[in-house]
Amino acid sequence: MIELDGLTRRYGRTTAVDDLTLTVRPGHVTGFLGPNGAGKSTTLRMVLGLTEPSSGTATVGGFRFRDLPRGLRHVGALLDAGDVHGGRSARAHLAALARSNGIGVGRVDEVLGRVGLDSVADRRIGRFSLGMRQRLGIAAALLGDPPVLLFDEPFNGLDPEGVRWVRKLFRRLAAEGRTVFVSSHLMSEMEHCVDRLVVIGRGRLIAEESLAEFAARAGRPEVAVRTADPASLVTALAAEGATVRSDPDGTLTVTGVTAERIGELALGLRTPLHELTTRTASLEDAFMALTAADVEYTAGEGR
Ligand SMILES: Nc1ncnc2c1ncn2[C@@H]1O[C@H](COP(=O)(O)OP(=O)(O)OP(=O)(O)O)[C@@H](O)[C@H]1O
Repeated sequence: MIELDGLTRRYGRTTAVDDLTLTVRPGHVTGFLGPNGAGKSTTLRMVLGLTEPSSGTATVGGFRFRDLPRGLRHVGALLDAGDVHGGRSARAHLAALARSNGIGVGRVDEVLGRVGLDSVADRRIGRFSLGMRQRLGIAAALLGDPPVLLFDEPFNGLDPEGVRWVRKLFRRLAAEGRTVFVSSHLMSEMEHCVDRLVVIGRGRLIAEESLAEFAARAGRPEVAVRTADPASLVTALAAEGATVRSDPDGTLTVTGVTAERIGELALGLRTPLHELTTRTASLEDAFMALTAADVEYTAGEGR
């Protein structure tokens, strides 16, 4: 479990993280979302004791990270996959980390296998692709078999197969009862693997809820209908209390009744339907709407 209490970090006149209070629970993959510059990395760095809070606290299992001896056994993290010694092999890199954290070197081959790098274990990291470096960073995070895992933008540079593999791994780690906290600025990366969300903007908490609760923000579904006799259908829909918008191409956009009910009404009128499509706003749309006021730079404003 990760607990933030009034966590704040200022850089001069910028408040990067502003009074964050929240709990990240075990057994879930929690997405940590916010636009660029929202304060995600600064928050994760404070959890790991790499950046000092201006005020407030960040604890893991009730302790500040720096008070935990052999930190890798308590928290595993991938912050910057490029931050490794390119001259070493993957195996040597992990073995050095294991030794300095009092972890048996036998774990090295286990985690190399878990992330699929066993066949390149003795190759120099300098020759790894970005995707291989991400996998190596994940292996390092898993080395101490920790109950809490932090990943900062773990999908960066991964191909679609890699993205799918990472999502599955995160779900498995959560199913093992671990706390998995994953930052991203893209909702599309998160919606297939998280079950909880923490959303921040300009350092402040905007939402902390389940994915289902977040999805409810996407608003009521709309049904697009095209029919041979729109006028009669509009009258029937109005009588049902539906809201109908008529587009110039003749499509009706209906809210307040289901597609099934619209089909029944059309059958009652004996009018053929040419289209009947339910549309829900995407989670990406809901995320953009939620964070619109907190985006640092907006394209197309001519500034
Ligand atoms: N060391 C620093 N010195 C000065 N300002 C900083 C420092 N680190 C972060 N900031 C500022 O704090 C704010 C939050 O940055 P942070 O990197 O935590 O955001 P982020 O949500 O991780 O963004 P991104 O998605 O772009 O990585 C930004 O305005 C950034 O410029």
